[in-house]
Amino acid sequence: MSDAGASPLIEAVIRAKTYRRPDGTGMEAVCGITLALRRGEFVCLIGPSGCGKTTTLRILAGLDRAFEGEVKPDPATLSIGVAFQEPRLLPWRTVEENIRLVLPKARRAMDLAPLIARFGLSAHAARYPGELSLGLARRVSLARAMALEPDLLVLDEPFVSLDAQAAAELRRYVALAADGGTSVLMVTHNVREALELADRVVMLAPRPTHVVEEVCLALPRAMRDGPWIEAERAALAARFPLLREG
Ligand SMILES: Nc1ncnc2c1ncn2[C@@H]1O[C@H](COP(=O)(O)OP(=O)(O)OP(=O)(O)O)[C@@H](O)[C@H]1O
Repeated sequence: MSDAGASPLIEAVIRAKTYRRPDGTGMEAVCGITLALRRGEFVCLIGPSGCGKTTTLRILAGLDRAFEGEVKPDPATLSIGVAFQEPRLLPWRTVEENIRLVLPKARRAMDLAPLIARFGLSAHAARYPGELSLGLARRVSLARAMALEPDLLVLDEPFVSLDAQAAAELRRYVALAADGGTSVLMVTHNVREALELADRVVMLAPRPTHVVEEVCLALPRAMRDGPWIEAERAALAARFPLLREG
């Protein structure tokens, strides 16, 4: 659960982020985001397609430093696990080897069986990425990020392109990671999945993006059912017409 009142794990002020187009002109992606994550908090960034969600996430994770503003503390001083849409597994390494490779040297020889079992991967540990479905590969990518015992887990559209069953399964594992106390920052354009998982959703405007509103979801994750999610979604859609298709 979130640790209200405590100092944030990480906070970012992004005054501006401008990409350079091939013709040399600037394209402003972000024009004013202030975002703080508390320890143990699950925050979802929701916004329309192309608004600047991934850009914001990459800045918070310390993967992009070319912006106006600051992130405190420096992301390099935190342990941050990242799982991208594309699982980015080494095809010539087994599932277990892919997970082991990200560990710092001192922990490289640790027994990974408990982690692999926790993420339902025991039967797949010796398989190669090419033998896995996209849902399983994303789960390996999530387990790999969690192997770092991160302060912050960063997820970019983890459920996109999965069928409903695979997406629901992966959502359970993301909830499992969050229930263990890891802070999570997840980007999505899917309002329902944000409402199923997050303690707080941050609504973003179309590009160049800024924060439109933050919505706290007090009901514990385990108590959220279909009707509750649908009622919250309808209420949000009424206030944010751009999200209606989500
Ligand atoms: N490296 C880059 N160079 C130039 N433009 C970029 C770059 N990365 C992103 N953009 C542009 O910046 C804008 C914001 O991109 P970003 O990926 O952050 O949006 P998003 O909200 O995550 O998009 P989506 O909903 O499609 O995942 C988009 O118009 C995108 O085309």
